[in-house]
Amino acid sequence: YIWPSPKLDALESLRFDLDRHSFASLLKPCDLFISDGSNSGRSNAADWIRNAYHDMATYNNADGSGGMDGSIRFAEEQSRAENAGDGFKNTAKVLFQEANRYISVADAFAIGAIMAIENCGGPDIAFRGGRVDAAVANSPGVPEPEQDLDSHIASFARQGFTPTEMISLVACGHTFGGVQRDPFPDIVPEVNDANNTESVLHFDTTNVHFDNNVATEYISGTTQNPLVVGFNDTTNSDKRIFGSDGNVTMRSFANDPTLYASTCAELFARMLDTVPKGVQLTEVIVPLPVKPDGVLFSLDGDTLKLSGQLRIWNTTNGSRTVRLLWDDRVGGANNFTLFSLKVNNNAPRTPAAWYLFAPTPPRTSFIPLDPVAGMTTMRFSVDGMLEDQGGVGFAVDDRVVFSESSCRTSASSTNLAARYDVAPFNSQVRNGVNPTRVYLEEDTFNDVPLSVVIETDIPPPTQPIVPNPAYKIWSVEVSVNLTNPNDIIKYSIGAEINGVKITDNGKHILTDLPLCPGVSS
Ligand code: HEM
Repeated sequence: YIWPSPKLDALESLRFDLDRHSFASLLKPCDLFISDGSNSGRSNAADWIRNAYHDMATYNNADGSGGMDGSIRFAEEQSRAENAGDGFKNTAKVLFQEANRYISVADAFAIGAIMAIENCGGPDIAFRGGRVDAAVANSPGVPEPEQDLDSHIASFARQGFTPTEMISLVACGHTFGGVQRDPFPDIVPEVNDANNTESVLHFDTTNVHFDNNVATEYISGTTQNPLVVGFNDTTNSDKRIFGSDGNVTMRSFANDPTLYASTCAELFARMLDTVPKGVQLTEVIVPLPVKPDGVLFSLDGDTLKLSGQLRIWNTTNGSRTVRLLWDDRVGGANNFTLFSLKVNNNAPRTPAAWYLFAPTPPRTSFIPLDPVAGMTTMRFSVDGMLEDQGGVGFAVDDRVVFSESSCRTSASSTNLAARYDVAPFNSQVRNGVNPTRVYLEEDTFNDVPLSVVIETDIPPPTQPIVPNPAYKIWSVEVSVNLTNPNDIIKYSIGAEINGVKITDNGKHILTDLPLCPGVSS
């Protein structure tokens, strides 16, 4: 795809920039559970994979209802016997924080499952974005271990999978985790093990690692899988499912780890792409080779500051000469050599080198621009090679920017108050149309919960402050009573120009603003 595309940019980053998103650290090491324990017998990785399957398993291919739509986040679904255990609540707590206007909860659930599989020994899984979050719970439909084989075949058929695919998908999921005593006391006895405090009987001996041991141990007769050799045969659903084709599929997996991995990669992708009728998923998202990130303008009096970073994918070489070349509004061609910031190893997957929009050495963390000239399009030169997305360049928008004259009007840390100054451009100086609306945007969740953007209009000032010929300043006062002291209040800048909404996608954090003159701390 062509940058910028805020939704694809955000999905691509969450999917690939492992070192930038704290949730990925919850998989390092793979036996980590929540954030601090590795002696519970449980793992975040297993929870996130089961979470995705249970979100999808409500799908009904007769009418296209259910599927991956984040509905497993609702207490109504979590309280059903088919969703026993606290794994879904645990998963939502972590992955919810990655959701926003561009990333649905369901997309975050899908990415969480992919991260878990890929980072814990599994194959690459194709990811498409664009899942849409349900506003209400789906009908029940997740298979349960005490159901008979015919019910399971019917259940997987409703979800869109053949009997052979059923065997495969269960074998692919049950390479991770196991069955816990607490929600399944009829399947699991107390294990009395200090390294397994939640009494989990695991599906295979490598329960935090993707591999075909679930099949080799089953075929060799050494399996301890509690759904195969459980003392209560009624709940031995894996035994009935794995054996339902005379062990043909399980034997092929035991004999061929590559076949197992490629089958799982295909079925996991299909599972995650099972979405309600009418939902249009994006193309498979692959990493952009050269990608600007966090590109933001702000106005500081007479200077238009540009901040941001550039990511060069699939390299451990952080010492290339990277220059930003840009076109401005007055016909100028400009360039600036970027500062080599770091190489992220993104372990265990593809590394990337990052360059900061700053001088070397970084005396500032921005590139100063003339506000009248501004910037329209970026290109990059990497060791002399032009990177311009096949000629179109990387378009930027400097028409409405944050002004650094913004400040806090109260020093209180609970009764927050600030004046946000926003600078729309002056169309008399720069050819173009004036914004008809300027507003602050707050990304949040409503009571459902669904992601919403709350807009706070900024009224046009009667006498706008004019810091330079190119921009005027509009101001708005906001005040927030913090009920949770850990909440971070932040806004982006939005505007409507010619009927089209634009956003700076900035995160202008209220408590980061300086105190206004005359306000004492
Ligand atoms: C007939 C179909 C299935 C049945 C009856 C079944 C049943 C179960 C049960 C009873 C547990 C124990 C849950 C717990 O104690 O927290 C479990 C765990 C798990 N299931 Fe399944 N499952 C089925 C299919 C699948 C599929 C298709 C996947 C994924 C593709 C999957 C992934 C998992 C994972 C990763 C766990 C481990 C969770 C953890 O350790 O926290 N299951 N399953």
